[in-house]
Amino acid sequence: MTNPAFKTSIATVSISGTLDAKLRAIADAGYDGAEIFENDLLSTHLSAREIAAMMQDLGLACTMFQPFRDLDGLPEPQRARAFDRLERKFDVMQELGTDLLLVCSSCSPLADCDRERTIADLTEAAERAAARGLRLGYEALAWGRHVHDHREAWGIVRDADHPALGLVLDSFHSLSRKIPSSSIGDIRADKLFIVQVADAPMLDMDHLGWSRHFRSMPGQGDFPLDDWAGAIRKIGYQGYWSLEIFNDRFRAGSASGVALDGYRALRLMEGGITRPSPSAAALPPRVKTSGVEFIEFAASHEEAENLAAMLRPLGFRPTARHRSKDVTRWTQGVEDPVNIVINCEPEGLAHSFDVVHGASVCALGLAVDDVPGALARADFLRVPRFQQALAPDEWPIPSVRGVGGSLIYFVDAATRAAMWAHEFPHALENPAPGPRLRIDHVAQTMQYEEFLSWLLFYVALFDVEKTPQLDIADPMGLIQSQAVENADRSVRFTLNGSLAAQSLTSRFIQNYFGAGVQHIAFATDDIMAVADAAHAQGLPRLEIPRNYFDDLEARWGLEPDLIDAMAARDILYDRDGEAEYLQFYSRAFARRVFFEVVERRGYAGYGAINAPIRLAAQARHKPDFPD
Ligand SMILES: O=C(O)c1ccc(O)c(O)c1
Ligand SMILES: [Mg+2]
Repeated sequence: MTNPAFKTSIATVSISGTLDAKLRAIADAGYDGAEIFENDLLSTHLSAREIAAMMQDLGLACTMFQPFRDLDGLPEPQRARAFDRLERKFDVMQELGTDLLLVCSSCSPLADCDRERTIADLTEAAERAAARGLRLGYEALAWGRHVHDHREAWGIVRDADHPALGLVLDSFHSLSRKIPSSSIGDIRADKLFIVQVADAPMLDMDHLGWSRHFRSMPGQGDFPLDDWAGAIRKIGYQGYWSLEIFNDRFRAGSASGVALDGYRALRLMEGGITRPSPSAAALPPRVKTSGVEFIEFAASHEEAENLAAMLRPLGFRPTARHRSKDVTRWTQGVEDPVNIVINCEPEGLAHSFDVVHGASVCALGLAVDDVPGALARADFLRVPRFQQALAPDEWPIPSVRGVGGSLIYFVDAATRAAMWAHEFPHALENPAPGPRLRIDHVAQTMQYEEFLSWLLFYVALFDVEKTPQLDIADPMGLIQSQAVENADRSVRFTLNGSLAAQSLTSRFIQNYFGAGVQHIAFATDDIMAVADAAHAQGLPRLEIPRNYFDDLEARWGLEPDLIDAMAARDILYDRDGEAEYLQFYSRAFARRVFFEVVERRGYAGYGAINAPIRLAAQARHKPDFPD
């Protein structure tokens, strides 16, 4: 899938493990090349020649050796020592088989701030490199002592005017300093030796700490990378796009997982992260979704009965049975109903899921307009497809692996009615009357370390946007939360990750043995009626303390009758301008999955302000909670 116009590379510092494991993971993920980070070389038993041989076997170009620090502006004798050290690194590069060395702008307190000195030193270094057939790329570190802006670094490279001296652009250094990407237009493409790519969250902190700990993959952070990459393309740059991600979270993860995420992120950036790039037309587009067509639970018969006891009070009925399998279609509403599928098959993926996790969501079906296009996008991003043997005459619904090994089915939006009729021909009960529900959002819980990976999965595969990241207080720790949503908000996922071992999120992961769906929210236009009907039919509700409602009354000046009506039904409330949000929760099913019902009156969020109240209420049901 190599695109000659978009060559991919990654710095070995970006991923965990030993150098040989890193290189294998980088090659497996599909990159064209890798930058060798000096520390990885220093800490391996492999010689530079052995690394070169290994990279050649793996089909990886060695795109750069880096970094070389504190070269320019030094007084003697430090200057002579720096140039000796440089020659030694040239030896290493020749063995490694790369001709490019990254030279960082100096951070040395000894360095002279004289621009002419910098130019003279870099010119001499370039002359020495050229004598050995090598090149130097000069990079302005955001915390460089005198040079910390790519415009300044470019001016130095341009004026030095040596063929072996070029520029390295690193999105982190430029975008963390908010340097306008239009300034890249002044740079000559033949002088831009390599570009390094990283995203990051917008933080208000020192550049060094921000860069070393918070860099992330394109699409995971907040940097305007489309503008930056667009400006680089516009000058005619033809070289490598090389990820350089310093991040402790990634270094704690698996080498292959992080390498693959990086590859996906570069592919995402190639096509445009928030708007299509000029190359996007030639690439499989992001998958357009038009709704959550079904949610599939894996369950034993006994668990299925417990689940049924929660679904019935919400107005769901088992309306049809699968043509050949022990699978039931539960629906709510008549026209275009909400679909929940309960799979009790004694074999196959659903069964394995039930064995590992207990009754839980094993698959989601998303309605998409273009199923072959969706599969092409998944292949392009190297998202693994899942295939299970089809029974004769079974309707094929292609799927890929999602969070926690669950599946995402691509349901053809045009033929979904025919699909249901074909797959579930045996009618059971009639649908129940009552207020209609829709699927509002699906909340997935995961380890903190996996959070950014799944965020990237959604934004790269689907035509969705991410909301700002929130930190939510749990009685036992902090939870990170972020949503991805399609344009008409017919598909919304909320992702939650926790660092604290005892938070509800972490307990979910422990009880469940992995990441998965923690709750499903349904939307209604009449939450009071849904709450009353659910209560009358025995839905166990999450109880909310009276103090909460007293505070609501004080905060928003709501009518006492409304407050009482909400309190009687355990309905939480939020407001954003004129927009209002009402929400209530069920108790957890099998101590894992719970349901939420929401009424949105023009409100776009998820009631984050109420999450600590909800989490505390849930924590009270934990056997050893001191309350
Ligand atoms: O943090 C650093 O030291 C460092 C080193 C090399 C780079 O290319 C860079 O962007 C940062
Ligand atoms: Mg860099």
